[in-house]
Amino acid sequence: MDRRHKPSNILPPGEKLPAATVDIDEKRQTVSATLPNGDTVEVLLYGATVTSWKNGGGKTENVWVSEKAIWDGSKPVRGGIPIVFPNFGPPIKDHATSALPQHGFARNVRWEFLGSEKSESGTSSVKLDFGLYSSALPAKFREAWPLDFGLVYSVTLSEEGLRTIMTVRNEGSSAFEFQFLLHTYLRVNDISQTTINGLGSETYIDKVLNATKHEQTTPSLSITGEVDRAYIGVKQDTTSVLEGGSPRFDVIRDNLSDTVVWNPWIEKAKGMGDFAPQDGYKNMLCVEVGAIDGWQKLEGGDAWEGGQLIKSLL
Ligand SMILES: O=P(O)(O)OC[C@H]1O[C@@H](O)[C@H](O)[C@@H](O)[C@@H]1O
Repeated sequence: MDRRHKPSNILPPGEKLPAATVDIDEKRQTVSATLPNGDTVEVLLYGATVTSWKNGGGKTENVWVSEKAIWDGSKPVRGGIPIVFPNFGPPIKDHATSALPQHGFARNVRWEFLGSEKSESGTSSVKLDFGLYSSALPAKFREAWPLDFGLVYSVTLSEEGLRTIMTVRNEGSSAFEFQFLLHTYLRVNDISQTTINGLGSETYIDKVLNATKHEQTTPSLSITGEVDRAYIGVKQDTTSVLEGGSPRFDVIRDNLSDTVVWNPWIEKAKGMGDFAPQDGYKNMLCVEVGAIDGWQKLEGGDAWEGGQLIKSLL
């Protein structure tokens, strides 16, 4: 049989697509997956933090992780994709989350690996599921937020990209409120050549300018200094990151309406003990999809889902 013209997803009878592999590293406390084409993802159980995602057959790293990131769970990982839940930013007064730390507790606790699912038809993909339940929370967080919840976080690696989806379930009988965000540190070659499309004409809260409200007047955003903006109710689902004018990433929101753009730049980077190298701000850009405008209200017994698909365009 002449196989030269065979579409990649149609196999002769009896022939199976090579499967993805999943490895659990007890020592490093990580779960990693590798596709037959060599693309990989690694998730640290602490925080269910994606700490590496490589495409191009495993050659192109897409997330930035600080050389001084703390991996033992005593501090959230500086880099990768930390999960922000159930509050974004510093806790506010007079709210059920007011005794929680900045960005909540999900990035500070060990998650359980629930298992994996591999697709062996069509193009190959692998889904890793992680769970966090109120009953397993350390006492300090359980006391600060004594609500019954279950979180399932699915990290799916495919040839299309990396999909990270959260399901929040209210296991109690009365409603609770939460915010959620994926604090993705994208790796870029040179921040001075990096631009962001998809946020033109959108309204943002500028934390660098005393949390004042502004509208982005240009279609494209360049990063030339510290940036810490929360774009609220973004119309377009895709935020694109370009390098030297060429597409580098598409970040596609799923049931999330907000996006934070963050780069600490020189002084703020120096002020973070776990940020290294000091000029690492030149190689990272946080594009953080989330639901952070006000609160998501979830009735007892109900579930909510939201997340992102990131495509690496190299
Ligand atoms: O140092 P942390 O807690 O990881 O937060 C990093 C940044 O996270 C961003 O999401 C916030 O908008 C910034 O204000 C904050 O500085």
